[in-house]
Amino acid sequence: MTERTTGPAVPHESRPDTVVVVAGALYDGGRLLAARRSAPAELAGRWELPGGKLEPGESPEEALVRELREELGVEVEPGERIPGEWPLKPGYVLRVWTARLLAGEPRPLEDHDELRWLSRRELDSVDWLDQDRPAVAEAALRLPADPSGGARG
Ligand SMILES: Nc1nc2c([nH]c(=O)n2[C@H]2C[C@H](O)[C@@H](COP(=O)(O)OP(=O)(O)OP(=O)(O)O)O2)c(=O)[nH]1
Repeated sequence: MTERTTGPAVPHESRPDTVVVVAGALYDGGRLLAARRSAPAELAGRWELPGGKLEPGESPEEALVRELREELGVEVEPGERIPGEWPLKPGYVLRVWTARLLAGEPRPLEDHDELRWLSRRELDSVDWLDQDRPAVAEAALRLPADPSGGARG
């Protein structure tokens, strides 16, 4: 991990040294994939949208495909960016893309110890990281209608 210096409080979009964390809103029918972090200690047990840090030279979509392959063992196709950008901690922002599962069944291979597919009415059943809640709310707005009729209310 690199030690980062903090500068004056300017909007994060304009900070060239901001670390971008790219996460996926992965949908399966009317459900969204949630992942429970296993590390670091201060985040362990809390739920997030899976993803990770953008590496130099990578596009966000490339980073998302790489991260979900490493963390979940799946191949995904990135879709649209969910508008918005959410601060995670000083110098880090979260950006979210929708994603479609192309191959594989997600497994918690790295960084997570449990995965859950949540229908709209189950979204509040896990303890999301506070900083993820607005992103999850946006992702929920894009949940496809559940073909099984499971999403009531
Ligand atoms: N992936 C992800 N990280 C998040 C979310 N919310 C949140 O606060 N974080 C934090 C956790 C980490 O401090 C940082 C992302 O790091 P990471 O550990 O997932 O990324 P990475 O795979 O590239 O990291 P590394 O293990 O290679 O260092 O952002 C989220 O929704 N998704």
